[in-house]
Amino acid sequence: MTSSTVAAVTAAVGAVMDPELRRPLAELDMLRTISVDGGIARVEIALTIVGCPASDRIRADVEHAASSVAGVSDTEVSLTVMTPDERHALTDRLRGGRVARTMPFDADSLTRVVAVTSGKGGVGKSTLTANLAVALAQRGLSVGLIDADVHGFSIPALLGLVDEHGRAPSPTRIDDVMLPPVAHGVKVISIGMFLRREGDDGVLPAVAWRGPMLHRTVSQFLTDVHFGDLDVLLLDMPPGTGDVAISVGQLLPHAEVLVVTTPQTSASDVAVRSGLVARQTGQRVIGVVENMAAMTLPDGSVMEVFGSGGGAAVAAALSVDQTADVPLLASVPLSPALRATSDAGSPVVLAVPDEPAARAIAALADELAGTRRSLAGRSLPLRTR
Ligand SMILES: Nc1ncnc2c1ncn2[C@@H]1O[C@H](COP(=O)(O)OP(=O)(O)OP(=O)(O)O)[C@@H](O)[C@H]1O
Repeated sequence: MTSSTVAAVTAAVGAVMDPELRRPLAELDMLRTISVDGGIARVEIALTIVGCPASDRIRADVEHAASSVAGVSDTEVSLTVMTPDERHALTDRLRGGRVARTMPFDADSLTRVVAVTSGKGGVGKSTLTANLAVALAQRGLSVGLIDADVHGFSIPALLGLVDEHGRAPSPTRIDDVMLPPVAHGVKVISIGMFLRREGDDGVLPAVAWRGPMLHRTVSQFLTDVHFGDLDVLLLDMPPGTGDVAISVGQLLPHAEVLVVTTPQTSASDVAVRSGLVARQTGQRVIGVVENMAAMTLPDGSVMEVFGSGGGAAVAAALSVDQTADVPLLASVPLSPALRATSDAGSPVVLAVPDEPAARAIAALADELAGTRRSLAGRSLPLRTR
């Protein structure tokens, strides 16, 4: 067979994307010997680790790519594993020259970091964060989501990342690099991916950690998880102003903050406090989202289960003594569809995009995607001659 057929197979196979690393196999140095003999392509691929969970998918994609080359009638794929040195070179390349265990999301990073916080629990912060992440990914942005609500994690289930037993997938590890599972185009990491039940029907162990462990967990999510080049990193914060809020404030002082509240004043008072604490660490409150707002019933009447005005009140309180007002960015109505799709792990912005709650979240995503973060405090890539 001509060398041009081998070259064509090499190009086709090299362009296959690694489903976890989301880069072409050639770029990841995973191609080994490739030959074509009597119309049969023989392709050897070096996987990153033994038992790589993506191996079946890689094999199938490589087979398909090689078989689509003119002159190839059949493909035989053999899978080997990288040597420790090869793997080391790969993880170095993934870090893009960054020293191991350093945080890529510093003040000079091009990734916009947005922490979604609330004063009270149960106001719908995680539900909104999950849907906002998916809506931003739908808009073509590269999106990461850290479930920083370590004690009350819920993001894997909200994004449909759990199996019928409620198990979330474990992130693949390549040496000290963790690859985040991807749901609906969003790269996700959560403590729920590291906990294991005893048996299929067992209960997940509770996370009962104090501050230092919580700090270490959030810090590891930020340093050891390979998110790649992100446009936006969202953090689903635990409610209130506790240990994780303080840790995130220390680790990401340049982060922007979205404050979620309900229209109820008891929720809005405490939401103001969470915004003020974030601001004390240097973070900037970019807006308020009111959730569980008035819903319109089929007969046209409007039901305000949680009253009204909480979102505007929080925005007004957080605007006091500021050079620019903190806006009320969205008001998401109470929505049985949002509740049901969340329980089903199928984000409402995808499942029922015409639902008023989905439209409100989509508008919020448009607003965020269309605005840029403040350059204040960032060193700009300018040089004097
Ligand atoms: N707009 C809405 N309409 C109807 N139900 C909603 C809405 N927003 C959230 N919910 C439901 O409210 C409940 C609480 O939501 P969620 O878990 O997102 O709150 P949370 O603020 O993240 O809570 P916590 O921080 O305590 O984990 C969930 O059952 C969710 O499905």
